[in-house]
Amino acid sequence: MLRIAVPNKGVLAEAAREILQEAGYRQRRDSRELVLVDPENQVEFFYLRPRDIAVYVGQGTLDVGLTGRDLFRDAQVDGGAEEIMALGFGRSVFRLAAPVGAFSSETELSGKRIATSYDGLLSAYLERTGLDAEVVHLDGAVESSVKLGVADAIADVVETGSTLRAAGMETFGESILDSEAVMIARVGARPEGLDVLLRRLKGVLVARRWVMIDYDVRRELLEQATAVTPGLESPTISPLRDESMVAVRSMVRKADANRAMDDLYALGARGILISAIHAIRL
Ligand SMILES: Nc1ncnc2c1ncn2[C@@H]1O[C@H](COP(=O)(O)OP(=O)(O)OP(=O)(O)O)[C@@H](O)[C@H]1O
Ligand SMILES: O=P(O)(O)OC[C@H]1O[C@H](OP(=O)(O)OP(=O)(O)O)[C@H](O)[C@@H]1O
Ligand SMILES: [Mg+2]
Repeated sequence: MLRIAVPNKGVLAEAAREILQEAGYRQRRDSRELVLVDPENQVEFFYLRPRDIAVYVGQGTLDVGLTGRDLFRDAQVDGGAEEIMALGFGRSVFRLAAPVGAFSSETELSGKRIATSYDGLLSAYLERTGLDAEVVHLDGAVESSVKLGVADAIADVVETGSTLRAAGMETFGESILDSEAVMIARVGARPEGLDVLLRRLKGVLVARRWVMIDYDVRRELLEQATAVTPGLESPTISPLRDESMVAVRSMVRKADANRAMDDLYALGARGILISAIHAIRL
């Protein structure tokens, strides 16, 4: 049975639950449940703190885990676990920040104190850049640390930037790490059931990003029309009773769907229909 670590709380927990449910797995009903067995799919879910998931997978206690790339790298279990799939949600950027106007470049940080909950990430960055600054570990709410005098700058996760703005702070210097939710696994390990899990997750990701488009178009415009909707592999062309026309069915990126509809309409296509894809295996 494949043993999968998933976030028990925090911003990743609900999105993790959704993607696994869409992929056809059972998920717990009660947030106090710590383990859930899904016998039909031969998997077992362990609900753990997202920060700890890299440790369990890195030590080989659990086969795979869903966590944030930043939390995974911060745990520094690089030899034990590796990222095997990016999941496209829980996006954030790990950045330096300080009160507005205090710093304009990371080079000014020498000899300064930087507060963070991600010591591993920050230390690796300081080492990489050769900056000689002191790391101050805090558990959270690091935005308050400068005002309260325990640090000169912070390094934290930024999503919308509203927490920083509210604290009168701004980012400076280059971004340290672009993060999103990822699947991690023990280095080189391919336990039974992992391929199916990854194929299902990939199916959900594609189904979220793509929609199906159907339309009718005059035969002589088919080349131009299918250039607008080339699909993932090759569009389906079906004959219509009116032999001068054909029906086309193809996948398009959700983000491009309305532009494709406009272009097809301008070309003379009609009956242009978009429908959602619920699941897909490529
Ligand atoms: N707006 C956000 N705030 C915090 N984390 C975010 C945000 N958007 C995405 N994330 C990601 O979520 C993960 C952090 O999750 P979470 O906040 O549950 O952990 P934590 O901060 O260590 O725990 P806690 O907040 O309970 O102390 C990271 O991978 C982070 O990049
Ligand atoms: O850019 P924003 O959209 O404002 O989001 C970023 C904020 O969210 C996180 O805090 P979290 O809620 O996890 O609390 P914590 O700092 O106590 O972990 C993070 O530490 C920032 O404070
Ligand atoms: Mg947090």
